[in-house]
Amino acid sequence: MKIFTGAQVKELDKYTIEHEPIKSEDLMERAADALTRAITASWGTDTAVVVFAGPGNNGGDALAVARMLAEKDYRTTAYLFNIGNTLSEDCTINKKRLQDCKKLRKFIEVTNEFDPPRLEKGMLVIDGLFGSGLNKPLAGGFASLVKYINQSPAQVVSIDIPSGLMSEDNTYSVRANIIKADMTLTLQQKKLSFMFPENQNFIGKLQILDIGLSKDGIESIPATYSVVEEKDIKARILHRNSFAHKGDMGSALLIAGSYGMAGAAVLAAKACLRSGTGKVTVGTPKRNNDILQISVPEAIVHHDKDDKYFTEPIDVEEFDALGIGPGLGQNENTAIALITQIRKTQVPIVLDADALNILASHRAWLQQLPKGIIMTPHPKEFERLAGNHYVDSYERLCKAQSMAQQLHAYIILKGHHSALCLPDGTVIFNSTGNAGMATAGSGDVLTGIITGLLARGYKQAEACLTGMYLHGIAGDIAAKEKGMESLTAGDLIEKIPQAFAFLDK
Ligand SMILES: NC(=O)C1=CN([C@@H]2O[C@H](COP(=O)(O)OP(=O)(O)OC[C@H]3O[C@@H](n4cnc5c(N)ncnc54)[C@H](OP(=O)(O)O)[C@@H]3O)[C@@H](O)[C@H]2O)[C@H](O)CC1
Ligand SMILES: [K+]
Repeated sequence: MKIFTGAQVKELDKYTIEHEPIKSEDLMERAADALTRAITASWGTDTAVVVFAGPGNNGGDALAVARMLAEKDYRTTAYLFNIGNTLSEDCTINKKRLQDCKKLRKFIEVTNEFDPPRLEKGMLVIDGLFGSGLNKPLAGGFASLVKYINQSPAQVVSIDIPSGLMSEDNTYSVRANIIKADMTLTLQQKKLSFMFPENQNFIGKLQILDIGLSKDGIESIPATYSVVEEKDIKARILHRNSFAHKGDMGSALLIAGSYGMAGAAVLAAKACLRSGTGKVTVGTPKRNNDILQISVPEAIVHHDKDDKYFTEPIDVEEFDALGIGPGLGQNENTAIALITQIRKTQVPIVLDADALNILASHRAWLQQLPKGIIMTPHPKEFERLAGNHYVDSYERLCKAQSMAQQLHAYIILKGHHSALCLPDGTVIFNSTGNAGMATAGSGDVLTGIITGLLARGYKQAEACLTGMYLHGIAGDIAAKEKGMESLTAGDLIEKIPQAFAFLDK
């Protein structure tokens, strides 16, 4: 599913109006109808409703919803904020329609002084102040109104976007001046800012309402951001030839684990084996040999001459993919071995965990990375790698996007919605997974899966996307059985087969 920017939403609106064709006011009526249906599905007619409408089309939607709710016998009061006499055309049309509505309790147009109504428990506030047209942080009277609504005990439904929240960049938004909605009814598609963890408590429960914007328009307008869907992954799954033997299924090399961190190597190796690859070899220090041999008997162990660390680059001729980093440690000899290993590796590479931390302390090496390299940092690892601290997820994502372009790399910024930044500057968000997966070793499992998929024959973009998605589905299946609280990385590995089976359906 594409995520359009505020400007692109306008373009899509225009496209729909011209090509369907439909009058702009009728499109607003269609949106209001969908909004009203969603509201009436959750709140009964005994609910007193207070609608706050802004001067633009978000306000127009709100006024149309006020009329529809009043017609359905909800006790509805509406406030329209028309401070600068700048109502949009469709907002003006809906103001007139609302004024003609006999069943509305009260309509107040605020042009100067505003005497706020009492907002009590059990009441419902419809927030239609600003939507995708917000162009600067809220201040003055609007900021005070937002604070007033937020501190009230009433429930709040935001139309399209909680007022005060920008569709994309909230770096300069004042967080106290953003509506904290209980429910956001967003039109047609998610907004980019909805993907970031710090915005979740503004959005509340999210519902996406289909308002029938042009399918051709959606198809033809290119989007930088999108959310991956089940059908995209299903179409990418490689199927086994019935005559396959292990030699055809690829051979993966994982370099992982230092002394005391053998678990990272075990988890990555197990996940790699579960991802369909024919053969897995684990490069690990001598002391980890027995642990690996016993816990992952299916894997071949290539032990380093060093007892505790990875110090000797491995010949990669016989391998189809390399995953390196989980539990590696950041010893200086390991750092030298890492960059030598990267330089001599011709097959696709996944860098994770300590491999990324090592690069963060040798940032000049970033320029030596081969094109097409995959990196899977969590936010802190990414910040170390980029050598900067970011104010919010949007700023961090922008940096990851530009780094992916600059290095021709695939960067998976891990998080609630992991974001795959591709070398062409586009970003694809994952849509599976849950908070239970924020647990030690979860990242090692992802590295194992992606390395396995690469060895199995998936191209980089496909391996990253399928890997993120599978990892999330495995987590969702595990959480259903064991609950999020007790989920461990080992549980994820156990559920990879079911995740594949789900995608095979
Ligand atoms: N395709 C769809 O999804 C549809 C969406 N609809 C609804 O339309 C809004 C977007 O409407 P738009 O008119 O573009 O924008 P807004 O209503 O959000 O706001 C524009 C007005 O707000 C003023 N503004 C902007 N920022 C501020 C601020 N910080 N403080 C005060 N005022 C502000 C702006 O004034 P300017 O002079 O600054 O331009 C405008 O007056 C979308 O969210 C949906 O709800 C359609 O109804 C159906 C199709
Ligand atoms: K709003």
